[in-house]
Amino acid sequence: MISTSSIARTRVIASTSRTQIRSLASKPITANEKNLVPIRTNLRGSALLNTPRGAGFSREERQIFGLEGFLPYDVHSLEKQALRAYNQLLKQPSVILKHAFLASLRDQNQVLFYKIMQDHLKELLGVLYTPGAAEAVANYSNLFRRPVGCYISFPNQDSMRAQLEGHLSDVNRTADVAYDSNNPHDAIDLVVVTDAEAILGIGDQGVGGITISTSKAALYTLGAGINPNRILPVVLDCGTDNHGLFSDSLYMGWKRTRIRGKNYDKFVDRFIQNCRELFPNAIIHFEDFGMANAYRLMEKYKDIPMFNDDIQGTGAVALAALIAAIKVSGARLSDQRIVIYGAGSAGMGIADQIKDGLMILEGLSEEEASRRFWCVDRNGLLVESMGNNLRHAQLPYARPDEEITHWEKTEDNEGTWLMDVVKNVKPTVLIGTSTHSRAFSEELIREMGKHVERPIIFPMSNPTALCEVDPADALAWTENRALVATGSPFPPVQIGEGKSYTVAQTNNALIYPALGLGAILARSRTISNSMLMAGVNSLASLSPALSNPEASLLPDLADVRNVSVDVAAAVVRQAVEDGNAQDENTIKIVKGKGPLPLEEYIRSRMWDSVYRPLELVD
Ligand SMILES: NC(=O)c1ccc[n+]([C@@H]2O[C@H](COP(=O)([O-])OP(=O)(O)OC[C@H]3O[C@@H](n4cnc5c(N)ncnc54)[C@H](O)[C@@H]3O)[C@@H](O)[C@H]2O)c1
Ligand SMILES: O=C(O)C[C@H](O)C(=O)O
Ligand SMILES: [Mn+2]
Repeated sequence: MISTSSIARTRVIASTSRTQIRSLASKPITANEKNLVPIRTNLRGSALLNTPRGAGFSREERQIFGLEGFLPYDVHSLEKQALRAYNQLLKQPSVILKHAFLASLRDQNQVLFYKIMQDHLKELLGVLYTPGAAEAVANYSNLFRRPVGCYISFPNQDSMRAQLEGHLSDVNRTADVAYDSNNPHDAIDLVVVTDAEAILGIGDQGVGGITISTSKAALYTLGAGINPNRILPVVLDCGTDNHGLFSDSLYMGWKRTRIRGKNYDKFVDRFIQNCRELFPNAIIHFEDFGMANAYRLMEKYKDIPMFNDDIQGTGAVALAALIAAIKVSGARLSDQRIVIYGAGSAGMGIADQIKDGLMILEGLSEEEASRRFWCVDRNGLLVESMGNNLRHAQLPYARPDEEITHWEKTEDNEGTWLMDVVKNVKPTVLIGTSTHSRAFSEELIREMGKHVERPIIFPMSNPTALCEVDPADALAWTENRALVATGSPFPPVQIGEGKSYTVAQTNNALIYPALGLGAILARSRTISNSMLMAGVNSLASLSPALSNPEASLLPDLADVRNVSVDVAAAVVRQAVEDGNAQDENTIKIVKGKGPLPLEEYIRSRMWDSVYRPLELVD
């Protein structure tokens, strides 16, 4: 039985810790202190099971919060709970059921979910994130159990503000809001939003796109320690042009064709303006928008703290891998002839980022830098005579038609196809962002390998089934000379007696969590190109291939949290140097006037999967 005096005691603790909580906003805390800051709650009994820790509630908590009759007797440590949950997970027979299990676990016990993810990160990333997320998105309405995140639907837009406010107060109610926040409008650090028109390489997925937002959100927590309760994953349901979804009677989204044009723009703008007002400190991550909207919106909102992950995050991770690859091959960036297959958001984002690299790192003019690229899309090589058929983002890379008039062509003459481009350009770098499964044939790769000692081959399309070439094949067809990196995870490739090649996962997940964390900590006004480039250089400098040419071009995604400390530090420093940072505390630390070195401060701000003490309040 709980005595009134112990309740009184907890109330006393509550009032002291309120003062502590306030002071934390301006005073950095250590990682351990952070985990001891109590969660304050007025819930009791079964209602508290929504701040769940199951068998992890301590004896004392069970007494204080009236939980004894709701739980089996034994108290289990988080480690023991994690073992049980992991054993249950292993019993799930398919990736999609494993994904569903993880999603339910996240709903039931957030700390436990992050604990088992962190403990088995390498194995489970492929379930929660790419490629597992693709199946979960595509089967969303059939697998649905309960809603997660925020669904903003076009026909309900008149109450959009109230809907978002509802999420804000919901965050506050869970009582696991930031340990350093007293301002209700400071409850959200990050909005991850998709309109689901171009999910991974699987196209328009309507309302199921929420799962890409929730998966990307989870990676922010796992990869950069952003408090999961301070992230709002959103799907903007603008209808869908996926007819398979229309004919599915269980489809849960808005059943009509996609809204486009002015109505779409107004809808998105309403959303962004509401976010800016209700979550003024939040950065906004755009994910898996169709290419035309993705570029337009990126340009339109460039003066707020936002970025497009498919364009900028992907460009950044690809450039980091390329910088590492050319260090191994001993060449310069400006010596590269780069062929990009699939000139969409990711392909053009990569071209733009490498172009920035050529200009900033090697002093090329924009014109000179643009000439290093040959981009091939559905209609073949992008050439100037394609005129209005070229998308705005593709224009700088269109080749002069004269260039190809003397080319030897083996394929049909209607366009200029990848094989002829490879034969005539003799590329040193071949990047795949086409969604065209196994497009890089044996003949193509062998042709490339004839002209370059270390062919750099990045088949980056996701999920796994859409990858342009299996890394094992790319290595076999180049007598193991290729430097390979993929978007989805692949196992190491045997390249001889007792030797294996680790294929770097060149996925934006290696950089976007830290980019976001850096921007949040700096409270950056925008997310600038120079911040991206700082992140790229930092990530490239962590490449295992720099010290061992046979090692992976990029750090293992399973090490993302350590990687994120360095990358976020580089991003923060750049934001301060550019005068873009607004957080006084972070600025002081960067200038060496704070109580902690920047890297330590960043670690101290990362959310960990531990049970924080519970504290009863009225
Ligand atoms: N590794 C990563 O971090 C990462 C990041 C973003 C996107 N991607 C992947 O890149 C792929 C493309 O994504 P996106 O967002 O750029 O999509 P997108 O639709 O904007 O671009 C795809 C482009 O490929 C072209 N294309 C399709 N089929 C083709 C074919 N047979 N031949 C030539 N071109 C063809 C399309 O016309 C389009 O321009 C997806 O598979 C996605 O998963 C990977
Ligand atoms: O989601 C991923 O795995 C990376 C990327 O954003 C994609 O769209 O493929
Ligand atoms: Mn994406």
